Formats: sequence, structure tokens, C-alpha cells
Amino acid sequence: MSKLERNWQYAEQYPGETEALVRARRLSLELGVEPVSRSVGAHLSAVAALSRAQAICEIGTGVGVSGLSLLRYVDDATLTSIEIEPEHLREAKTMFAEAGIPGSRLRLIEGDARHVVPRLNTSAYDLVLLDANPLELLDHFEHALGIVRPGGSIIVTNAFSHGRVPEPAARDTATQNMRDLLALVSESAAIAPVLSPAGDGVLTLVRLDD
Ligand SMILES: C[S@@+](CC[C@H](N)C(=O)[O-])C[C@H]1O[C@@H](n2cnc3c(N)ncnc32)[C@H](O)[C@@H]1O
Repeated sequence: MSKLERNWQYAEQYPGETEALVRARRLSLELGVEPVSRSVGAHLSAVAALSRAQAICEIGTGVGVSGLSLLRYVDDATLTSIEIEPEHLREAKTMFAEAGIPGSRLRLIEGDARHVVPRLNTSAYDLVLLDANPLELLDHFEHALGIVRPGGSIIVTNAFSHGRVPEPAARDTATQNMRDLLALVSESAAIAPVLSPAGDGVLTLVRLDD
């Protein structure tokens, strides 16, 4: 194992998780839904806390690992979470309830985020997480830009597209979408981007003040 791989592995094993997170992660893996990794979850928790997020939106609820991470240190935040698969949303509801998150802090919406997000309030969210279908990434990003407030952040998971983004021979659509997004935000005067190698890559984008 190279030094970089050892660093990466150490970082993945480092964060402690709550019992609720451990339970949700186990269920997610059992159901074949890829949850955010431990270090990515810790990143989500820390960004939400650092930005004192009150209104959070996530696209791709899955079984709730990312949602529980986003809410971990922000007791007064509310989470709007959108999921297209009824079964995933049902399991996530159970995970949130078992974690003791009151229903008043959750708005769980079943539907296609490409139709749901454009109906949400504009510039209303402190933090938006994109963790859904990579083939729809550019649509989700455009809609996320509409709902995040100036000074707020958008976080994109799987920014290495399972290791393919840095691989020049990889030309599949999901990988190309991610490369297009990385290029777009690195050239934008309206966004401060940071790409972290946590998990399969986390891209954090701060929408600068207008
Ligand atoms: C990688 S999983 C999300 C995992 C979750 N964020 C977690 O860490 O526990 C992606 C999820 O996005 C959902 N999804 C895919 N396309 C979607 C869309 N257009 N709108 C809403 N959800 C979508 C999938 O059904 C799946 O549950």
C-alpha cells in the first residue's frame, strides 16, 4: 500500500459515528444503496456546523446516512431531502425516527429532484448536497445554484466518479459530467471550489456573495 493509500485509509477510519449512523450505514449497504463514506459524512457534519446551517437540502436521501450526518451537530436545522425511490425513503424515515430526529425538522419529498428542486424557494438554503444520479449531475447542479443562498455551499459527492475522473482513458458520461462540472466551477468568478480526496472525492462549492 502506498503512503497516499495509507493516509486515505486512515482518514476513512478516523471519524467516530453515532449508533444511528452505524445502523443506517449497515442497512444502506444491505440494500445496495451506496452511502457517503465515513470521512465524507464527517465532512458534511463539519460544514453544516461551521456554516451554522439552518436550512439544508439534499438530493438523494438514500437510507439517510448523509442526512443524519448533515444534521449531526446542528440541532436547530431543518432538512429537505428528495428521493425518487419510495423504498429508500421509507427506510430513511425509519432511520431518522430511530435517531430521534423530530418530524418537524424533516421535509422528506418523494420524487424526481429535477422536478422538485425548481419548485423550492430560491436562494433559501445554506447548504445543498448532491448525491443522486451522476448522469443527471449537471441538471441537479443548475437547480442547486438556484436554491443556495449567497455565502451558502453546495457539496457534490463522488467527485472522482469512482476513480475515473483522473483517468484520461475514462470517457463515460458520468465521468465526463463530473469533469465538465469541475471545469465550470474552477473558472467561475461566482464560486469558490475545493476538491478533497475524502471518500471518492468531495467537491465543496461556496456561492460567493452577489
Ligand atoms: C448514492 S445514493 C444516496 C445515498 C445517501 N445520500 C446516503 O449517503 O445515505 C443515491 C440516491 O439518489 C436517488 N436518486 C437517483 N436519482 C434521483 C433523482 N432524480 N431524484 C431524487 N433522487 C434520486 C437514488 O434512488 C438513491 O437512493
